[in-house]
Amino acid sequence: MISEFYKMSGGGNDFIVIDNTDNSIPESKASGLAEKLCKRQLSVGADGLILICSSKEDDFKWLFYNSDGSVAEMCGNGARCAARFAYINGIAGRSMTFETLAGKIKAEIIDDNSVKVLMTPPLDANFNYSIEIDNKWLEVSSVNTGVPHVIIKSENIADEPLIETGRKIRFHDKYSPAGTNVNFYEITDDSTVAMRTYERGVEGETLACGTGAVAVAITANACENINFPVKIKTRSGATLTIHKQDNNFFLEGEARIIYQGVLNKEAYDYE
Ligand SMILES: N[C@H](CCC[C@H](N)C(=O)O)C(=O)O
Repeated sequence: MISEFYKMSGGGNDFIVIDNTDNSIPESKASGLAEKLCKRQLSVGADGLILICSSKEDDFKWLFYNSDGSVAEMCGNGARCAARFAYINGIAGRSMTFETLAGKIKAEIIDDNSVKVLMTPPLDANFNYSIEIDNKWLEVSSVNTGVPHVIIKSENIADEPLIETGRKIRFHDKYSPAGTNVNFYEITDDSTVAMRTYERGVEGETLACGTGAVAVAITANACENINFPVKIKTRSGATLTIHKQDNNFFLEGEARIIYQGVLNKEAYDYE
């Protein structure tokens, strides 16, 4: 069914990227394929699968799947990787637009180390409210930056029980049925924060989250006067930069090609 793929990393969030402009992977098979290929140890392993498909209106359309096979409307780190993939494979020029379920995304190849993405307008921002977790009240904020995010300020993100608390918020009634991603952030200085993310659809911690970084930057600016451009230190130690121009938010950062590979049938044909 398929053979060649790229393994890419956007700040530690890793993806399998496949040129599907020939439609060799039917959309009906994509979710199951994502689940199989993203399994670490049993297959290639990744946080998500990105299929680059042809588009009548834009340079391309993408289909994005989390590692559990669920579809996500948008992925900031994945968008940078998709843009770099499209550019080096002649599918798009240095400036491009592509279709996602969250809307049209503009991306620009800055240089070999950096891609800049114009994010979709943030929606449903709600700052400093409380939710009940295990009979205790927790102060949170939330905003949709292409996908839903809850954001929590922490004095020390390393000490946060991210998986335990993240999972409870991800499945909290307030955010059902779609659920949400959960981010903890810690202020480093007046324009730098460090963050950790529990990601919906990965159902665990990822080493970076692009839409989460934008959600954290918007919240830290609104609630803590953190200045744009906001520098975000990811769990992997990479830096993502969030720019604000008028009411537009841009996510800038690396989109690394780890390796190119050829899939053996056993990469997805296993129990
Ligand atoms: N797991 C997310 C989608 C990917 C977001 C993240 N990887 C990013 O870089 O924005 C969700 O289902 O909402």
